Amino acid sequence: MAMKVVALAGNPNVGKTTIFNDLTGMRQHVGNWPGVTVEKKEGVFEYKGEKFLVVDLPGTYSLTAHSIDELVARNFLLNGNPDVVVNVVDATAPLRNLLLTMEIFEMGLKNVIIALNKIDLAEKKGIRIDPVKMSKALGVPVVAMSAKEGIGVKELKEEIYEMANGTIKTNPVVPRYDPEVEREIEHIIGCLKDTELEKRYPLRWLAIKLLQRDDEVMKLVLRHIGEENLKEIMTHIGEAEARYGRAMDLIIASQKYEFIDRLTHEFMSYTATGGGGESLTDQLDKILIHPVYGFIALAIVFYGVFKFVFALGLPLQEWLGDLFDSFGQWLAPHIANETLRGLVVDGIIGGVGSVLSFFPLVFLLFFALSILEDVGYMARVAVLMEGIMRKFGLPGKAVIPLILGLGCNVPAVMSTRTLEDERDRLVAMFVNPFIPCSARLSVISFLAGTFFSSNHALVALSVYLIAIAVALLSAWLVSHFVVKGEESPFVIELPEYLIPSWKTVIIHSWERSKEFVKKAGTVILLGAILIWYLSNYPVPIGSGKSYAERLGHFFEPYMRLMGLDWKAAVSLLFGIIAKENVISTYGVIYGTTEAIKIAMTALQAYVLAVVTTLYIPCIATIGAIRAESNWKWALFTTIYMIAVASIVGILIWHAGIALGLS
Ligand SMILES: Nc1nc2c(ncn2[C@@H]2O[C@H](COP(=O)(O)OP(=O)(O)OP(=O)(O)O)[C@@H](O)[C@H]2O)c(=O)[nH]1
Ligand SMILES: [Mg+2]
Repeated sequence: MAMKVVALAGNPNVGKTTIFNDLTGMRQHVGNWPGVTVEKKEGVFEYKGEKFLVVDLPGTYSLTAHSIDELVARNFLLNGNPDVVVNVVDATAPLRNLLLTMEIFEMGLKNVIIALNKIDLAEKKGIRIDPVKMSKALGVPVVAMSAKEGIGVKELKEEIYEMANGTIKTNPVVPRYDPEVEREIEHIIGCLKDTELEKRYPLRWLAIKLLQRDDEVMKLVLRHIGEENLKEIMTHIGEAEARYGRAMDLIIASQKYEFIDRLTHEFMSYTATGGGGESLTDQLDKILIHPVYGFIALAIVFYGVFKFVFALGLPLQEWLGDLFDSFGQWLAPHIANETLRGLVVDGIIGGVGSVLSFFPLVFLLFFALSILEDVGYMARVAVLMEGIMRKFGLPGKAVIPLILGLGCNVPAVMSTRTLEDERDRLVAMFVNPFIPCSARLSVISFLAGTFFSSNHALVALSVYLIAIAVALLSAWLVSHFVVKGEESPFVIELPEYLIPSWKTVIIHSWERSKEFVKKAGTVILLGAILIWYLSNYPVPIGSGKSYAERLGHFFEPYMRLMGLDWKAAVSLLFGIIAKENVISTYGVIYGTTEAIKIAMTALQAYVLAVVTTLYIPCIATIGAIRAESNWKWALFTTIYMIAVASIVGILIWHAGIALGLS
């Protein structure tokens, strides 16, 4: 028997993924800022012997065609034929949430259950909602939940089960507008009647979307009724707008809001505890999004993050590195075949080991970022950065993908989907690979730790600052000269501050840093073997005739411009596969990575750190950019980065020499 399909829809940050996890027992990523889920995710649960497929849709405020995640959600609701739609409503902000509910009702969906979530928080804020009255007012079942504590999950399953089996009758309320608007809707419905459209879509919904000049719906209608008729409809709308003196879109939005406002009076009230007195969130925000103190706090927070990651991570990293070295030394005598011994000990254990030893650093970075996210701080960072980011042609929200890029650029590039504007997306995607990911953290911290023992955190921080400066400058260049366009409006919602759930934070950091280990087992393993091969054939490295050396020497004249040698050329070449390879390549060339000390000066190491950071996105990131945009954009990003890295590398080298640093 086919599984029944349950769609989870709702505003961003209302707890959809938490409910998804509660239902399916899965561990999808939950985060305390809007836009965490950008693709739909699927999972299965069983109740009373029946199986249900749950689809976690991206959070959206409405179902317009403004951004990809809204379209993903809308298309699924329209064409995915879900058996049940669970509309998650945040009990702390029912007015805003019900806007989406009304759109869902207007789409003609009948099998809707409202999951009224975060009732624990609502109570604290003094908002009281009567689920029974709410259900009566809306015409669909309402389940009160506190998903984080698992409250209401069983009830929700029961309702889903009943609804999927057709034992619940619903009668969703739909907003009514002013007579003039209603006449307009009637007129359009008249024009669309007796077409193929009538069989497939609710005409009232199409009419409202046409009134709002929704691009996708206009295209859809055009295909069915032809240009002539659509034009007639649009002119009619234009006349109505002229009479009103306002755009239909705004009229509909405000009337819908009034309708909801009246509706909520039937089931919502405020208790004495709420209203009066400032909440902790408001008090904290006075400082954290303050135009001056906010930035001081930001600097302190991120300095703290780095300090924490390095102070705790470096000793662990050293220890793990030693462990791999000892393992290699212990293993060597047990392998008789010389070639095999070289491959296993130097190639695999040396290469993969030196990368894996960075796992503690990566995990700790993700751990710190997860905490900031769950506390609700990331959304504040977006607000703070709005002004600055705008100067560089990006919306404040684009700072979130940039911060995610500190972990890994691949999910970061994907998270640009939360930006409504296509142009913003392209720019945000383009600058993302400049942000040093955890792979580059391993290279930067290795070089900083090896060559600048006393002030390694500061040196590492300076590489990050250079990278960020280059990213912002590039954003400015691209948004002014390559993808010009209008500014998009700033919308972000500030969630309440929350004490993070440690379980979530740890699971989440593990899920993310797991990718790093996986990469070590796949791409980097292959990379290490390739490197080992190129360095040992046709003759071992050192003779000047190995493939690696030949490649390196070919690029050497170019590397000399920035004070680097052929070894750096080989490392950087292998680093394209994965940036961690830059260090492991040295490991293969010298047997141990520590030997790098005698081969380089501190200035050269610094140049190498910067160039590694800037020179090219790794293969996985190039792939992500291509998938999210197109080949041309991925290629442009790559070429641009190579050029910038060369320029910056040359500048630093010559500046260093001029300062007498070499
Ligand atoms: N107090 C409280 N917090 C909750 C509850 N349910 C979820 N949260 C928190 O709300 C935040 C957002 O939860 P998510 O499940 O990621 O929300 P989402 O709707 O999937 O968000 P997007 O994917 O961004 O659209 C997290 O910090 C959760 O821990 C609840 O019932 N009570
Ligand atoms: Mg989610």
